[in-house]
Amino acid sequence: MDKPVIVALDFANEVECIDFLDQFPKKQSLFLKIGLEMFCQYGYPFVKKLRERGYNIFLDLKLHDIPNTVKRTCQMIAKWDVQMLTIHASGGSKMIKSAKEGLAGSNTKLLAVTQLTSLGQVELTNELQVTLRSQDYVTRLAKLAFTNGADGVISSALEVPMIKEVTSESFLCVTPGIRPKSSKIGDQKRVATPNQAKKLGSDLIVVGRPITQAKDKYNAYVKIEKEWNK
Ligand SMILES: O=C(O)c1cc(=O)[nH]c(=O)n1[C@@H]1O[C@H](COP(=O)(O)O)[C@@H](O)[C@H]1O
Repeated sequence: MDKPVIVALDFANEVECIDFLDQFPKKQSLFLKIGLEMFCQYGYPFVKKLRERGYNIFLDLKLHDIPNTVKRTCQMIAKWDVQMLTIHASGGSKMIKSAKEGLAGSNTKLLAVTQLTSLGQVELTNELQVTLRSQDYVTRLAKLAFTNGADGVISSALEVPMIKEVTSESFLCVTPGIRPKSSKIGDQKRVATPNQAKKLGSDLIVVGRPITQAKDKYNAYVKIEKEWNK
């Protein structure tokens, strides 16, 4: 079976977003990522609306707070019937465990963001003063997420083989920073094409602007989906 391409719904408002979704055939099953931009404007009613339309939802809130706050927030989100939720792995072992506890009883997969794909080695070393090599930092955070109960991580596709090696083959690697050959890289740093992501073993890819800012958005989606599943 074909693996879905998760589309990042990073739109200025709901009208633009619904207009985008209406460009797809009615029966098209879609896996959609609701991020901070849309969630801050429309909150849970928007999530509910898209679930009722039958879409799978990846709720990308990148939670990063003290364990108690994260647990209580996850307890709320557990009732929303979303497929995936993000936290930051750098919140630490207790926060990761608390998030998982908060989601208990739901089918929501917990994914921990390792190093944002918009950060390269230069930012890691000079700004965050992390002395590790980027790939070691990513695998370290992935291990932390794995040992504390997360279902998977968010990383660049470039790190997937190393992450699977230190965790498990079944530990989910969801990879944004996807750029087909002709696309603009924008603010991303650690990027891969859909085909590279496939070869590197990504479980799911997340694509935003190469689809949402394309002239023919549906066609851009179809092309990426074909390359990803080829
Ligand atoms: O958690 C994420 O989804 C995420 C993590 C990360 O490290 N990098 C990253 O780009 N993302 C998200 O993935 C999407 C990528 O969008 P494009 O760069 O437009 O394809 C955005 O919605 C980001 O918020």
